Amino acid sequence: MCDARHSLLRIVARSVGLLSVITQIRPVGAFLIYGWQGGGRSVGEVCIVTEENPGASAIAAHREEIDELDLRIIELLEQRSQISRRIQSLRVGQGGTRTVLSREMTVLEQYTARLGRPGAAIAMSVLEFCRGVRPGDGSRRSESPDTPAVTAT
Ligand SMILES: O=C(O)C(=O)C[C@]1(C(=O)O)C=C[C@@H](O)C=C1
Repeated sequence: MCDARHSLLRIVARSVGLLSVITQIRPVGAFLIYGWQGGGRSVGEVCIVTEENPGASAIAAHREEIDELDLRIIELLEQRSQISRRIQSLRVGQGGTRTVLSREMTVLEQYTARLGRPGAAIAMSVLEFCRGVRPGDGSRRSESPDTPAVTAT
């Protein structure tokens, strides 16, 4: 009887392994319900316990992809901001304005053409992040206080 139980457990273990390979499920456990029927033959039923949401691992993998993309976007924004500030400093150094509305319109159009309405909001945020000042309000994010914030024409 002990032998029969062990061989049944082995079959169950194999079945669970096989099932998980075939169906890509991740068993977190398996119940074995078994008994005996006439002639000493065992009958068994396997109840496989899987993750609550079998798609959870796929979602986690895609989230990793998104995290990597977000990191790249953040790095690009930092890079863009550095270049933008360099341009602004050069312009201010030449007696010009810190911001140039016509150029901002061109940037805005590029985002909108490609991304539609949400593109406009993204462009505005990108510009705000890069210029450090909002046209008209003179506020600044991190520029030195002795540099006047000049609104473009
Ligand atoms: O292209 C410029 O002239 C910039 O100063 C860069 C930039 C930008 O970040 O895109 C920033 C401020 C200006 O108002 C316009 C555009």
